[in-house]
Amino acid sequence: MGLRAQSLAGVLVFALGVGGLGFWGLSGYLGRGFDRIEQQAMRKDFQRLIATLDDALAQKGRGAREWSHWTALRDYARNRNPQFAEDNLSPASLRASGLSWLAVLSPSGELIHAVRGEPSAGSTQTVAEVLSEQTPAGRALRQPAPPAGRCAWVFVPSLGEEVQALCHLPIMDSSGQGEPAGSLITAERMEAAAWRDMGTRAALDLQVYPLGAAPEAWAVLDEVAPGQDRRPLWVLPGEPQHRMRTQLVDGAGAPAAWVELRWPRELRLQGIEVLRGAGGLLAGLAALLALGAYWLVDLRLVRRLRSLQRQIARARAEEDWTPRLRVRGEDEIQELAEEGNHLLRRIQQQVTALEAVAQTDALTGLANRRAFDPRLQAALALVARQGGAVSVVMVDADYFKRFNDTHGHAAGDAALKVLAQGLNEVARRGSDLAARLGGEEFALLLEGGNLGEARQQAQALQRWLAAQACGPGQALAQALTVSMGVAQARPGESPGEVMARADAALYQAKALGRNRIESAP
Ligand SMILES: Nc1nc2c(ncn2[C@@H]2O[C@H](COP(=O)(O)OP(=O)(O)OP(=O)(O)O)[C@@H](O)[C@H]2O)c(=O)[nH]1
Repeated sequence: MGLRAQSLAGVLVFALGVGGLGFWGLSGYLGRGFDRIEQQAMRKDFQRLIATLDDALAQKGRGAREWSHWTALRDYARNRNPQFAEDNLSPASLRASGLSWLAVLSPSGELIHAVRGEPSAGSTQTVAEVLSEQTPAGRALRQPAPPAGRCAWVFVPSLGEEVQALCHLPIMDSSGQGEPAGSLITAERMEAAAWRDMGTRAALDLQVYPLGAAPEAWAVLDEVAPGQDRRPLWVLPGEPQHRMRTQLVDGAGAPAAWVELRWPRELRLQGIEVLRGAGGLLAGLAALLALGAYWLVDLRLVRRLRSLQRQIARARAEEDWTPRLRVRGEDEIQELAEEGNHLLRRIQQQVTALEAVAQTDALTGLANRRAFDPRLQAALALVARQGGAVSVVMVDADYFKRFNDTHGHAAGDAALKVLAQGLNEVARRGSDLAARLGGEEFALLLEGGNLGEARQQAQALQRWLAAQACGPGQALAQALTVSMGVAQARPGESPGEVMARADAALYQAKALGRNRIESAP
């Protein structure tokens, strides 16, 4: 994968990571915050609800107290006058007042009178069974009634969502004075609709359930405290609403029914909406940052490295090792370019040295055939373009095998070096080139030299070698002569053709006795 793709992938991963982690962290943090706020609000709502229920029940109690027949009822409790019961405690009068049933008890708890306002809808229990000591309600009703004549409420579970609310009042006269003559128990069916109505008044979604399955799976959140009455509050967290329950208790404080509040999680939903918006903003910002980071990496790193890579590739393709790598800026990449330039310089030096070695004869230090051939070709091309003369002198040591055999191979090498020296002596012009073509065969390239001049050069070499006979290398020079063939290039002639004619002339010199110069026609 290229650097650009890698940096793009890197910033994308970075952006996604930052965005994702940020969103995850933020949603977790805010989620817990929303939960806390919701719980506080729920607790307040529940307190309000319980207070509303208590008010509603208190109002019913007051309604019962305001009944106009209390004095007559007290007489009935004492004298048990059947006419009173017939007139005021009949099923019809109960139905008119909306009660389910009614019972009159003596001060000792004996059932004096019981009447139902309607068939026992929602309950199969008789009044006597409800009031027996075996039931929680019966036991609760045996507790002393509140002295101020307030209703002592007892809730009796019934079927479905129905709860019977039993109001326990002492039978006093209308002034509320004196000893109670017994107890009046009224039972009112409080249906789901009635409870919901109370909930609506409290602006809450409310249900009341008879005691039944306890909410074991629910968590106890806290307590709600309407007035002095603290009651545990159970919560079943959920979406899209929390459900909370607490118990309605009877006059003895025993559980009578569940009251459940459904609390829509609007705050949290709104919070999540806000969070989504913030998440989108975060994602946008992360994407912008990522793009910015990518642009910066691309500008500062990728483009400059790619430029450097292109420059190096061009140098390699063109085999041009001139140090010229350049990048903008002054940093590690620029230092890398400088190091590259050092390397290129070194390569150039090595190449130059290698080329020199490759074109030089190791023994004599003269140019070798690899250097001679291109020079001859270039000289001929120049002549073809501009005119002028080019000549070649082929030089070959005479009887060199015998020389070697006589004086030894080392002496032969020394003789070849002397011959090379002689060639250098006569090839004085800058455009002249003396070369060893191989073995004991040498050549002289004379750019701008015609045949006559070439012969003069050859004669000069002959003289120089002969002069060596008078010098310290006398013995060697006496033993070494050369034969030479001279040729001037004809117009349009190839290097091979010129060399072949010079070689033919040399062959002729050999054939005519050696130590002589022959010119090609
Ligand atoms: N010492 C030495 N001898 C070399 C070198 N290169 C070639 N020779 C010898 O040069 C000799 C050339 O022998 P030939 O080709 O028979 O020619 P020649 O003996 O000079 O006879 P002509 O050319 O006909 O006069 C061989 O014995 C090679 O071994 C070298 O670098 N050093």
